[in-house]
Amino acid sequence: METELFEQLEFKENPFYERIISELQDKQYCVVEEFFTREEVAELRKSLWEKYQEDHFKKAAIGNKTNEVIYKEVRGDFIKWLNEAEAGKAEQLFFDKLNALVTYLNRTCFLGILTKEFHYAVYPEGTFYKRHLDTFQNDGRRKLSLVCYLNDEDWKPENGGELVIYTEEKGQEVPVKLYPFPGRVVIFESQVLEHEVKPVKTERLSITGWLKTR
Ligand SMILES: O=C(O)CCC(=O)C(=O)O
Ligand SMILES: [Fe+2]
Repeated sequence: METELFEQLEFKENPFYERIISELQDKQYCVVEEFFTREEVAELRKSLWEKYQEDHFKKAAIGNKTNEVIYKEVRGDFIKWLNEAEAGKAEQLFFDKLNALVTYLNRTCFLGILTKEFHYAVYPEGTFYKRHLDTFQNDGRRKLSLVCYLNDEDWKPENGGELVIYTEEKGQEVPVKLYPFPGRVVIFESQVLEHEVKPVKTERLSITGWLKTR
């Protein structure tokens, strides 16, 4: 009891996280510019390329882990799952920022996020990910999807690969187009919003993952 009160007194409202929470509540998605700094993106990109060159990536599949199918006509990316326990410097920095957000979400929104899963993703030229809902992976525990873009600093909209989120307003579908600018993080409700990755014209790099309840 005493500890709980102490924790409440210690709690400081954080405007950065509060904006994320209120946007998620209002429209089920939120775009955070510069969630990662240029330097952090550069570290993560370097680590991604090292692993990619060492051939650690595999063709992304559809379905849950025991029932994986690879459909090239649905998604064309290559992925590598991140293991927090074996994280290098770059991945540790990624998890530190992410865990701070999760702690805040759990304290303020009672979301009950207990687990997470994240992977690096490389979309080679010409690939895409057709419209889908992230819970089609047979995992109803996925609450929030997060996509963190690791593209080069000179990444341009002509490079394609925009994320389109299909929102709804007054019963009408409203597609929202979001470019994968480096450092940008897009967060959305996994069970609600369908989305797709448009065809990529220049290799597209990201970390994608899910915050999950039990
Ligand atoms: O990379 C993105 O923008 C979205 C990726 C995605 O939808 C997924 O991996 O489920
Ligand atoms: Fe998705």
